[in-house]
Amino acid sequence: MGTALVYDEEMTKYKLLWVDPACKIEVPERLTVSYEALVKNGLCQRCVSIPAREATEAEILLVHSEEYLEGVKKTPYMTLEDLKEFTLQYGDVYFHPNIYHCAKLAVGSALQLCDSVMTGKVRNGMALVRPPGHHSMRSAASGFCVFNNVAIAARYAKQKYGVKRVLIVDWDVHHGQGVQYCFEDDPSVLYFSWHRYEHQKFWPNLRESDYDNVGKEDGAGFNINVPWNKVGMKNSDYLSVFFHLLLPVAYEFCPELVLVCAGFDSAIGDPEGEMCASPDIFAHLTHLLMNLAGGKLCAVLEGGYNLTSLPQSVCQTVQTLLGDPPTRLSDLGAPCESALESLQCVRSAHRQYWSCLRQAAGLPDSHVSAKRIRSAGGEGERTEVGEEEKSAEEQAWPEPPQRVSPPVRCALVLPGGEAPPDGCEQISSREELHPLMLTKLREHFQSELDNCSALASLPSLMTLVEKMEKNEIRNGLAVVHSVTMAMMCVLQHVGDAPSSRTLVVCVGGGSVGSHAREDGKTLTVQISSEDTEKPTGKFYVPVHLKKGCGDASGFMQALLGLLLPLGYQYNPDLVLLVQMPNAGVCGGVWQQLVGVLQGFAQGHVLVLMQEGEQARVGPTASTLLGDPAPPLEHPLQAPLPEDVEAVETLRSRLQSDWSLLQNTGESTA
Ligand SMILES: CC(O)(O)CCCCCNCCCN
Ligand SMILES: [Zn+2]
Repeated sequence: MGTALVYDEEMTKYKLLWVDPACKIEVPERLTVSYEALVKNGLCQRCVSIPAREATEAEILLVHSEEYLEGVKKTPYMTLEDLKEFTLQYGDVYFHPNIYHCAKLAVGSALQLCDSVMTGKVRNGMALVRPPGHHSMRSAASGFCVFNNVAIAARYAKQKYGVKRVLIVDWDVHHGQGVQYCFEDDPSVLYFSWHRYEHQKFWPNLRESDYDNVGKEDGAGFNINVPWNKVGMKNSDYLSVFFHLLLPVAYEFCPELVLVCAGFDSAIGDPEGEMCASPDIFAHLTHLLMNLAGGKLCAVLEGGYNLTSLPQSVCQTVQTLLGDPPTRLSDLGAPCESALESLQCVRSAHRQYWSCLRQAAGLPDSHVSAKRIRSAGGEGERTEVGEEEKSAEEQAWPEPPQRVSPPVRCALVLPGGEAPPDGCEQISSREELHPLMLTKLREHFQSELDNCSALASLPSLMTLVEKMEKNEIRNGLAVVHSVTMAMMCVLQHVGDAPSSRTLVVCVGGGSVGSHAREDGKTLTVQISSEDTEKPTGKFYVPVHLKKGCGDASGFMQALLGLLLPLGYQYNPDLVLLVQMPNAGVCGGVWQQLVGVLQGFAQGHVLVLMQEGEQARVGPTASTLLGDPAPPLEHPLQAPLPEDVEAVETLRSRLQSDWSLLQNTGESTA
């Protein structure tokens, strides 16, 4: 299934007709440069083009009041003076004779996108619209917004398709107060927003944009505000909030549809956000949301005012929606102190609503008092002087690298005779194993080697690895006689390369062999129900879950809160995912793992399975081919206290080596 793109150049046909410094950044070129970049990068042509349409009045009234709509309806016939007069009643927004038409097209575009995804015409998509929507309220325009495009789309999806749970992720750098007001008492819509706040000093300067506004009445817990109290937030700050807050809650919420208020003023260079995250971060934010809701994701443009970073960010988002591998993010550092304090405050405020945020019993439930944050705001902050002095517009950043998709997406090595699932290429090679490899294997696997079939698939496996290294193949799956033998082969082969880094994910118990050395060429994370005798080290992380991989919530907690931060910081060239014999991992979680791990190493994921696990080949191959993993069962049970404790203990022990594991501010240390 494809990716929809909704765009209509009619939405470029309104602009500011008078002097207003607050509004001059909202220009028609925002849309044209974004669309042209999609065309230039050959992305527009790969999308399913869906026409925009005007929203009906009934659709607008899903969120807005009659009197507000009646007022806006009059603006096409207003003189310039009347337009100015009409505008004065609202904040940081302007009207134009054609803006009502464009605002109806913006809503209609979001609804067209919704229809295309909900009817299965496409898997996901993006609507390039203006005016934006997330600030507009029931009876008021605000912040360049006239109608609340995404809020209307959420109500529309619930009404027309009976969607029971909608997740709205608002990565725009401003707080979408309009969305918050719309759903704050509604437990069927989970609204998540991060936003520049600076302790209420930043627009729209609302007390209710702070982290303690968790929603009201039945909606308590379903409104999540992450205030950025400093500018200059970077990729690691954004990813930390995804790993330690948004993703665990999103998986527990188990949405049937994901809507993104895709504002790109949170990217570097934007005069509003003054943040330092690179445009390719949106490739990863999108990727990390794509396995929710069975992949049903609608991104609707909100803000973004730097005409260089905006198109780059839009292309990064659409390219990921199309299934291209995200770029590798290099040198992810520690989240900054201010971000950690905000993250900790939000987690504390929401702990009572989400079992995934429950602290392990006994660990200090750290209440960082707001006062302490205000005082702590100063120290421990980023001290790079250079960036601070440059204005947003003077910031420079590298063009995001090309994201090439290898000619073959998925290749398989299967035991003799089996036909590969559709879309996969099969690899079988007759070559002999390299004698040095044989010697190495004899050292470790004397007994197994007597069984001649033990070696059968290894030459093909080596061919698969070589093709991956040459980027002829993106990912692969091998069903072998012995996964530990195959693992040793692969690591022996890739280990010869001078600076290779392989993330080894072992699902299930059993010895992972001596390869897990401490030289940094491999980082092994083993998730199982067994207590492994091998001690935890910087490059060997045994995650002991009481019910092992059979418990979805424990597993997801380890995946999101441990494995993802470790993997992103390690930044491997290859991911080796090994299903150990009798791992007992439940299907849904396995597919989530296969899906999420493709965000690393430009998608070079190699899955090893033992003969006899053939049942898993089909679903694994479909996820490797880019099909979204099916949603986990809802509701996700609460993780076992022992598992919470286990993950928490590992996290706090490893966070000095791997700073992306941090999720609390120092000020409570
Ligand atoms: C969609 C959006 O969230 O990007 C709209 C942002 C409105 C900002 C209003 N204040 C602008 C002050 C100018 N320095
Ligand atoms: Zn914004």
